[in-house]
Amino acid sequence: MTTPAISLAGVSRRFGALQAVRDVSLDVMPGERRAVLGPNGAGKTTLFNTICGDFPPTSGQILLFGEDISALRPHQRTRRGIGRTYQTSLLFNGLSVLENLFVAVRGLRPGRFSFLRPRGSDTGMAKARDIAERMRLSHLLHEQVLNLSHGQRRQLEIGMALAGDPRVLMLDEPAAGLSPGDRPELLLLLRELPRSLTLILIEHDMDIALPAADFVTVMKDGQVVVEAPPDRIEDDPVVQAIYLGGGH
Ligand SMILES: Nc1ncnc2c1ncn2[C@@H]1O[C@H](COP(=O)(O)OP(=O)(O)OP(=O)(O)O)[C@@H](O)[C@H]1O
Repeated sequence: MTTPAISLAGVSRRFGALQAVRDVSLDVMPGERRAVLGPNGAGKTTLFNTICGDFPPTSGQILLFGEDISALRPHQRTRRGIGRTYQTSLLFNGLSVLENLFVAVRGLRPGRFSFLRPRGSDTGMAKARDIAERMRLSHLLHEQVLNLSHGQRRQLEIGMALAGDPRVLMLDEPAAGLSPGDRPELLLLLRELPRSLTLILIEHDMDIALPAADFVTVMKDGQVVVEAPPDRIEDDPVVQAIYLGGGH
């Protein structure tokens, strides 16, 4: 039997009296694209954070390719192959697209960057260019990040997360705030990610989440309420009650 890329068993997370995630068990197989949907406050980001280590679970177990990572700190999980983006941007506005990716490839902090003189022949630079191409940003290599559109920033953020060669990539609302024109580009980019990568994405926008996903987990009140393939989500009565019943 194939070992899941991510396996959660009875994962819960409390914030004081608030049970933000309760008893979630799920397996995400290697190469799978899993979308996590749910109304505001359902516990999606908290579940993400239990996997990435920002808020370890208060109970339950998290396995990464069979290894128990429940008690590891975020940087230890990153080293073992979990990459993520955040809802808020972590880009360096004063640097170019290529420089941002180079910093991420080298795992550097921005302050140290000025002491490095990246050369065209540098292998880190070659990797940064390659990621830019995969993120459909090759035409903007030397553009400062502050001049990028919101959608282009999102593409770059995904590229930054890929720079550490993650085995599991976790994207937190990649389509949030994107213009309608930027969405097809994001979807294309997600669909072109290699199957060697396992993808877990939180996404409110079903037009992005459903075509990008192999399987969908719907959360409400900290719990998993539906697990189904994307073509069964929109007609699911529980999903309809959540999204059409004013819960979103
Ligand atoms: N650091 C924290 N301290 C206290 N409560 C928190 C914290 N983070 C999240 N919560 C609470 O946990 C619950 C779940 O929040 P979470 O952000 O995980 O939901 P979500 O499904 O990601 O929502 P959204 O779609 O709005 O991002 C909410 O009631 C939220 O207020």
